[in-house]
Amino acid sequence: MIEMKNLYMTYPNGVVALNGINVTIEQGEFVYIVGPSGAGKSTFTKMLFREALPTEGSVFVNNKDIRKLKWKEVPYFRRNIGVVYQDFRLLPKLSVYENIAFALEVIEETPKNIRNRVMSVLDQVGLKNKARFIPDELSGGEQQRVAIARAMVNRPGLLIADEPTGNLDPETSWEIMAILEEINASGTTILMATHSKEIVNTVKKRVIAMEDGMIVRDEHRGEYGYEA
Ligand SMILES: Nc1ncnc2c1ncn2[C@@H]1O[C@H](COP(=O)(O)OP(=O)(O)OP(=O)(O)O)[C@@H](O)[C@H]1O
Repeated sequence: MIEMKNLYMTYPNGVVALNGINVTIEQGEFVYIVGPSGAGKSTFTKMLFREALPTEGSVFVNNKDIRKLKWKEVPYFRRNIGVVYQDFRLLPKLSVYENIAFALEVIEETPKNIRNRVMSVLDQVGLKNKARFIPDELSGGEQQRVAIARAMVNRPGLLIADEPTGNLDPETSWEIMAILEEINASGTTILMATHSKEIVNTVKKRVIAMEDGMIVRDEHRGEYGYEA
């Protein structure tokens, strides 16, 4: 469960990115965050995995107050949150397998568990046969699937996707959406910041619309509502 109360966030350069956010997101929801460029969507998501701290107000993720997390608690806390980005952010010199295993190895899993978990998430995203490839040898859609597999390998309760289809053609974008829906169907909360009017208006979900750091609309099975 995610809860933001009277949340404000000002960057060191004085830009007010979040300007009084109040919202609750239940476990298992699929939520789109929409809004014009600069509205605060990425900053909103950054609050949830302590990539940035609020200036004022509170953020609770699974009843944990992120402001009260001690430094040494942050890595453990982040294991329950997967993040994928528009630009995939895979390690270019590592194979698909290694990119995903890396996320597990840092938490000292056994070799057998690592192999089982990596192959199982690769199977989930339909890329078992490309485990030995390096990112450059994959299409954009395949790279995004690897990034999703990496984000899911620790079985997080929350997956944050910041414009996951931003670099992909429409057909590939639908494939990524199908994977995200499947992940959501297994109980993972999904928060997806997007500029895709077509996706939001086709795959109907809760829509949180932001403008100038504020939530201006929050609708169940909502519309995109902006000119794309
Ligand atoms: N690291 C930073 N330092 C200073 N200002 C920032 C930083 N990151 C974002 N901002 C500013 O904060 C505001 C909100 O940015 P944010 O990236 O959250 O918006 P967004 O809705 O995700 O935009 P986009 O759709 O373009 O990704 C913008 O005015 C942006 O310029």
